[in-house]
Order: sequence, then C-alpha cells, then structure tokens
Amino acid sequence: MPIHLRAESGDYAPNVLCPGDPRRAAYIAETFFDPGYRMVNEERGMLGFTGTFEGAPISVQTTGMGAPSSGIVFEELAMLGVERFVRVGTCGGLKDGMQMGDTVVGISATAEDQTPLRLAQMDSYAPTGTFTLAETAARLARESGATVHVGAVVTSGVFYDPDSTTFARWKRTGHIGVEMEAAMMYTVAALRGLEALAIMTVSDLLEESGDTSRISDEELKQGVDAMMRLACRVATSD
Ligand SMILES: O=P(O)(O)O[C@H]1O[C@H](CO)[C@@H](O)[C@H]1O
Ligand SMILES: O=c1cc[nH]c(=O)[nH]1
Repeated sequence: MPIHLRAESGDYAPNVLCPGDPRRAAYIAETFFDPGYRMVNEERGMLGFTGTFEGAPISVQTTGMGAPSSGIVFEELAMLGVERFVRVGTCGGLKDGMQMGDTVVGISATAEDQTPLRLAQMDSYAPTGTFTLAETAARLARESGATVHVGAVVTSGVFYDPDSTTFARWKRTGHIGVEMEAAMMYTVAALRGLEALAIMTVSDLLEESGDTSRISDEELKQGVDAMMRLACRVATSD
C-alpha cells in the first residue's frame, strides 16, 4: 500500500480523472458516476472514488495543487496499476477571445516549474499528452458543439506572480493557458509508459498587462460540468 493513497492494487479503475481540488473529486463522483461508487482514499483529505461512468469502470483522485503534491499522487496511482490519467482542472486563459468557463485541452505543458525536469533528469524536455486522447477530445468537442481550445499550456509553480510581464511572455510563445500540474502528469506518464491528457476549465482571464479577472462560482460550475461531459468520455474511450 503506498504512503499517501491508502489503497490496494485493484481499488482504482485503469482510467482515472485527476482534479486538484478534493471537493471537485466528490462532486464528479456524485454527479457523473453511476450510483454505487465507493471512496478509495481519504488520506490527507486527498479524496478518491471508484465507480462506473455509463457502465465503464472509472476513478477520480484528487492531486492537490502543484507539481510536488500531484507528482506523489501520479506516482502512487502508477504503483497501483492505473493506465490513464485525465487531468480535470482549472486554468488561467491566455488566448485572445477566450471566455470564462471555456474548455482547454493542453496538448503539451511547458515546465516553468522545474520539478518535472528534475524527475525526468533532463535539462530540457517537452512534456506532452497522448495524441489519441487529444484526438478523441477534439472530435467529441466538435460533435457536441462545445467551445474547446487545444494547444500548449504552461505548468507554473507560482499562482501569485509578482512579475507583471509573465503573462505577455507566455502568450508571445503561443501558450493558451496556465495551470500547475499538467507537466508533472505528462512526465510521470512518460516515465511509466502510461497515457495522459490535461483538460481544464478557464477560471481566470489573464491580460498581457498582468491584470486578471476571476470566474463566478455559478460560471465555474457550468464550465466544470461542460468539461466533465467531455472528460468522462475521453477517460473511458477505447
Ligand atoms: O483546479 P485545479 O485542478 O486545482 O487546478 C488549478 O487550480 C489551482 C490553483 O488555483 C492549481 O492546482 C491549478 O493547476
Ligand atoms: O494555475 C492557475 C489556475 C487557475 N487560474 C490561474 O490563473 N492559474
């Protein structure tokens, strides 16, 4: 049994949804899983649940915020036999025209927080999602008519950045969003031979000037619901 996920092999489904927030994990299980799901972890408040989505086995596991916390969780999920991580998070939106609550698929994640590079034992490297999962997400989004932006995101270790030029630099290099775990997830997945994709709801709009605006609780719920309708299907896809 791992140290932080107090579960046994077989307690998690092969495909696991990975939010940062434990309350989102509980909401996902209550709202999107079929009746009969069970809790598989509550150590440190990092809630995890296993059940089914439209009959297909699925789990959801909280990662906590940032590369160090999420790296522990991704490693322990791998030890427990998990085969696919689908991050279901929130992100700051950097692309022109993005709206609060839009969905972002991060096909790659720049490791501005260098913890993933330390784990990979690489000075530079491009943490990247699984193409077939990204392809499935893009197809399902097109079919549903949902607003989904696909591109590179930044994985930062700093939420409250004192440098007002940072957003402009990220934007200039083509990044469409910023969050705090995707590069770690892609690195653990690469090192362990697993599949992974990061899907996020835009919860903040980040201006080149450094100004930010935050989503309302109601808009966030609607955005997360839209993301989850996509993410559960991606997670359980063939
Ligand atoms: O909503 P989650 O999944 O926690 O993701 C984002 O939100 C947190 C910061 O508010 C960071 O964990 C960031 O990656
Ligand atoms: O890391 C994050 C997550 C949400 N919004 C941000 O601005 N940054």
